[in-house]
Amino acid sequence: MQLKLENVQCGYGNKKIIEAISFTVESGEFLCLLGPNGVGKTTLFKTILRLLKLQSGRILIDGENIAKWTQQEFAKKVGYVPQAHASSFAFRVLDVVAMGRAAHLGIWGSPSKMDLEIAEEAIDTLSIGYLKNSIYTEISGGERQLVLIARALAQKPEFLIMDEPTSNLDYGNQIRVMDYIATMIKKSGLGVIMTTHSPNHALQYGSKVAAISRNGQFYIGEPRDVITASYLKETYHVQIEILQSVLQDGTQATICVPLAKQDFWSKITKE
Ligand SMILES: Nc1ncnc2c1ncn2[C@@H]1O[C@H](COP(=O)(O)OP(=O)(O)OP(=O)(O)O)[C@@H](O)[C@H]1O
Repeated sequence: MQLKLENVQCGYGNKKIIEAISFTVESGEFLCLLGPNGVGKTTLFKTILRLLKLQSGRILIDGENIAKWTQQEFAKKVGYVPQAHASSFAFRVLDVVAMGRAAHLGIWGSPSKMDLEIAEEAIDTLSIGYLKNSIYTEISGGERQLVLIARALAQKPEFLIMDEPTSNLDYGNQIRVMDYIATMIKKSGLGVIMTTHSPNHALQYGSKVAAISRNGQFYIGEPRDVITASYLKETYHVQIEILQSVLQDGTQATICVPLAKQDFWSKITKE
């Protein structure tokens, strides 16, 4: 599958947030989208998902303009993991995950035994079986994030759009989720666009990186070409060093390390 954005402009009413973005993502690619807070990443996602009206431009899936697609047609192809949110609906976790099957049911259809099995499989994949019968409103923010990822996996989409899926996860779960997504991309040709505030995630897992800067400029390319010390300094106003390292298994890794003031605490103690 190919998702193509052509000169997409989006925003709220007449308020323009993103101007004239164009890029293409194919099955089997992992596009990481970086950008400072408030630059418009979620707005772009909501526009691709048709929750917001496109101000101008076109969005195509396999060459077809999706403007006229039904929500069900779209949901069969594209899954969405929103930023973890507190829902006011006290559903059981298994039911929330089974909602991912909605696009595959008829209008009045309720989940079949097979749909529930697929939901349970997604729950097991993320090792959250212990939450199956918990109430969604009574679990932690990180647990909710894992449930939303399981819901998107149960949807079995060809393409996945993920809005900061690891932001509430503990260190181990961040790595497990990123590894799992990367494996799905390699094994089943899933295509993924993910926003992240971690340049290291983008460097380590992204096959492409797109970055929106504060002045609205848009860059896309190989992770190491886009995530440079100057981009990070310009965007986040902090000093960051980019290191090349050879890992224990012999693979090359590029990592970002913030230049924290090493003597920060000693200075404070002395003052
Ligand atoms: N419903 C809305 N109506 C008007 N403006 C909005 C609305 N929602 C968000 N905005 C504005 O749109 C801009 C982009 O917001 P958006 O949530 O897309 O940013 P983001 O890049 O995803 O940020 P973050 O990294 O903090 O999640 C912000 O200036 C925000 O104030």
